[in-house]
Amino acid sequence: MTVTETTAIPEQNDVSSGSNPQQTIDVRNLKLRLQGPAGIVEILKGVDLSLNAGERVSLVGPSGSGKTSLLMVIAGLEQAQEGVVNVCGNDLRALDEDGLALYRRHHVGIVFQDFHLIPTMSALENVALPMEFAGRKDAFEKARAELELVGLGHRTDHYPGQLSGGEQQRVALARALATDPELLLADEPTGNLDGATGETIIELLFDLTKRRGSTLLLITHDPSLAERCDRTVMLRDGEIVSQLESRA
Ligand SMILES: Nc1ncnc2c1ncn2[C@@H]1O[C@H](COP(=O)(O)OP(=O)(O)OP(=O)(O)O)[C@@H](O)[C@H]1O
Repeated sequence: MTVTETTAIPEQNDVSSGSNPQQTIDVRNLKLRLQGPAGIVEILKGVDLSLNAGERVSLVGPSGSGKTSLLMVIAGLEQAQEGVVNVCGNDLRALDEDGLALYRRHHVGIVFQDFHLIPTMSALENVALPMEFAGRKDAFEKARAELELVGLGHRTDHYPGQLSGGEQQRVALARALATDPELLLADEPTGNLDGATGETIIELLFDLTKRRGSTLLLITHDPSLAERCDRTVMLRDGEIVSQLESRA
C-alpha cells in the first residue's frame, strides 16, 4: 500500500446538483452531532470523502471512531448538521423524509453485520420486499434470480431461522443488490461469520458489485480484507487520518 494525501478536498463547482457523474460519493466538511447521555457529542468532525463510480473503498479505524455513523449519513439514515453530503447525484441534506426514502429505495443497498432479515418472511419475500416498495411488478421473479446468483436457489422458501449465518448473509446481499443500486454500503458484513464462510461472502460481494459496476464502501476490522479494496480510508475520533491506495 502507498500513502496518499489524507484529506485533500476535491475540486468542485456545482455540488447541489451532483454535477460530477464520475463521483458516487462527495462528502465535504461533514459534521454529525448526536445526543449522548451527557449531552450533545460531535461524532464526525469535518469529514471529506469522495468515491468515484465503481470504486471499492474500505473504511477502517478503532471502535467508536465513527465508521458506522458515517455510513448511516451516506445511507440517508442519519442527518448531518453541517457540510455537503452528495450521493448518487442527491444532495441528502436538502431532502425531506420522503425524498430520503426514495433515495434509499433507488440508489443504495446496505448489508449489516447481523443480516437484518425479517424473521417472519421467507428468503424470497425478504429479497422481494424492497422491489415491491419500489413498485416493481417483477419483484418475485427478480428476487428468485438474485437468490440463484448467491447460490440459494434451493432455499427460497426457508425462513431466516432455518438458514445458517452465511446463508442469511447471502440473502441479505441478494436483497441489497436486487434493486441494482449504484452504491453498496457494507458494515462489517463478515463480522458474525467464521473465516471460510466470510471469505465466500466477500468473494460474492466483490464479484456481484464488480459485474454491475456498483461502488462499494465497506467497513471492516480485517486489514487483509481492507487491502483488497482500491483504497483504505482510516477514521480516528471522527476524522479521516489517512487514505491508502492499494498497489494492485
Ligand atoms: N445514536 C447515538 N447517540 C449518541 N451517540 C452515538 C450514537 N450512535 C453512536 N454514537 C457514538 O458515536 C461514536 C461513534 O460510533 P460508531 O458506531 O459510528 O463507531 P464505529 O467506528 O462504527 O465503531 P465500531 O467499530 O465499534 O462499530 C461512539 O462513541 C458511539 O458511542
